[in-house]
Amino acid sequence: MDTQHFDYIVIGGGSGGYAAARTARETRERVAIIDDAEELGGLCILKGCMPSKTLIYSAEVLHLAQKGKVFGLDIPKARSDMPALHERKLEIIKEFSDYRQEQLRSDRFTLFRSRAKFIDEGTIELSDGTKLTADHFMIATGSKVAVPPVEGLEGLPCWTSDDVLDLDFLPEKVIVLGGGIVACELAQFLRRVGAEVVQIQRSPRILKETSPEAAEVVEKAFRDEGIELFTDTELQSVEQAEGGFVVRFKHGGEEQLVRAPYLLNALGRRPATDGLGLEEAGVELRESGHIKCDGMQRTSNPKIYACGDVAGPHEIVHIAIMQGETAAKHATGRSAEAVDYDTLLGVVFTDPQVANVGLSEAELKERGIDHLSADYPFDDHGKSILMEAKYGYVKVLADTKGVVLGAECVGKDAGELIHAMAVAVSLKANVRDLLKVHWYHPTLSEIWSYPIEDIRDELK
Ligand SMILES: Cc1cc2nc3c(=O)[nH]c(=O)nc-3n(C[C@H](O)[C@H](O)[C@H](O)COP(=O)(O)OP(=O)(O)OC[C@H]3O[C@@H](n4cnc5c(N)ncnc54)[C@H](O)[C@@H]3O)c2cc1C
Ligand SMILES: NC(=O)c1ccc[n+]([C@@H]2O[C@H](COP(=O)([O-])OP(=O)(O)OC[C@H]3O[C@@H](n4cnc5c(N)ncnc54)[C@H](O)[C@@H]3O)[C@@H](O)[C@H]2O)c1
Repeated sequence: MDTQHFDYIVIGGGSGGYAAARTARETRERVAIIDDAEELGGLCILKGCMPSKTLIYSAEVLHLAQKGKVFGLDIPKARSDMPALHERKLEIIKEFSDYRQEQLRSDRFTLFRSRAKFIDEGTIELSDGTKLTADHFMIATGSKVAVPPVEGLEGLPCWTSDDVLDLDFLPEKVIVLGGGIVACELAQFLRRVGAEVVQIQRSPRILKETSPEAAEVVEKAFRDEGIELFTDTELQSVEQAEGGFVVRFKHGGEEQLVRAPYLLNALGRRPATDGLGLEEAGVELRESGHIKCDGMQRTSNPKIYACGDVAGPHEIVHIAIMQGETAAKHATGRSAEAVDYDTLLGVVFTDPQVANVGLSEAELKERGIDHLSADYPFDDHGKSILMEAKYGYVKVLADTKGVVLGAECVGKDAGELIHAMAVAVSLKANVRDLLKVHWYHPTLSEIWSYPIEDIRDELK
């Protein structure tokens, strides 16, 4: 069989891989994409960001409707209609995935529907034995659900996020293992559509990547909504039993046992590197299992790059895209900038949402950076009071000259609100400049002006 040569080959047509392919195609003619998925489109569109946020938004509307009385409304029987919710999700996702598939199948690229593996430092072999070579390669194979070493978990027919995002019925009770972003977003979704939810988290706080103050607000909201949340636990075993699943864990020095017909494993994801022939390709891994990359996303083999979940260090879709663009520009000889993680933006779509940008207070302390900080609660802010959105706060962190280094927002629509501070952090704005902004009244956004003023007042 002949070997085919390309300018650029991408393995994985998800968000990162497509961004790399499209960027390489701007200046190169022969660009190939290899993807073995039954359905093309990648995690974000098919089983990640878009389906989860579609369902979470419906659950938020339902939650508000159920609180109708608080707003002076008489909405007698607001409840979920799971088949309809599922149908709406399918329709919305189909639109996004049809568009992405059209892009991948366009004659701008050569698309191979196959599994890919490296057989040496510059050759890929497809499942049918076809061999492909290229000037440069991109590995963008994403991540897979992890099965950590919990007794009984391996091979257990429990749910993953894929199953929850495809539910067309209302489960009566679900045990959610984990307290990361997936666990929290989906636990609240399940609770809001009407399921009984028990959530079990190992660390003392859920969302351990965020500040303890932020996690505390979300924990309170979860308990207020009726999620039975256990933190600081030690999972001992999981098993299938009559009528569902049994989970045993230690909590507060005592053995606990919970039972439910459904169990969700949300204990994390791992980079999808299995069977890629990375050793043959001379591509090294970090201890975390992610592919080791430099700032240009180049691996230990200079012809091969990696981006997205398989590369880390953050499994966030816009990071996958930025990394893919940087890598493809670098490979095709254009100027490229390394992704700046000091201005990182992250959003957790619980309600209240948790949003962070730039350096956190813990990171500033760790780096020994002198800083000023000020915060303001939503329960003392006009617009949030009238919206009954009183959980949470905003917090701004600035250096001693007033340059904004980071911000945190926990509250309704925090994922939208944080973008004002994302601009400030990325453009290195000073709080004095930010006070020249027209902060409209009454909006949620104007809440930022209070901590900004406080920091300005502290400046010498
Ligand atoms: C439930 C959930 C919700 C999420 N919500 C958000 C959110 O709200 N916001 C956010 O920013 N991020 C979110 N994420 C994370 C986000 O979806 C990922 O970070 C992002 O989609 C990763 O993109 P990627 O290009 O790295 O990988 P993917 O999109 O997973 O693409 C990898 C592709 O590689 C293919 N592939 C793998 N191995 C091979 C091989 N050997 N040969 C050929 N093809 C192969 C796969 O078929 C797949 O199409 C969420 C994740 C989950 C699980
Ligand atoms: N809104 C968003 O941007 C969004 C939404 C969903 C997912 N994501 C991304 O997807 C990635 C995966 O998210 P995730 O929530 O699946 O993973 P995660 O790694 O964030 O969370 C896994 C959780 O499982 C717990 N855990 C792991 N092993 C355990 C054990 N043996 N016993 C008890 N607890 C254990 C961890 O303590 C952690 O709380 C994240 O990195 C995130 O960035 C992003």
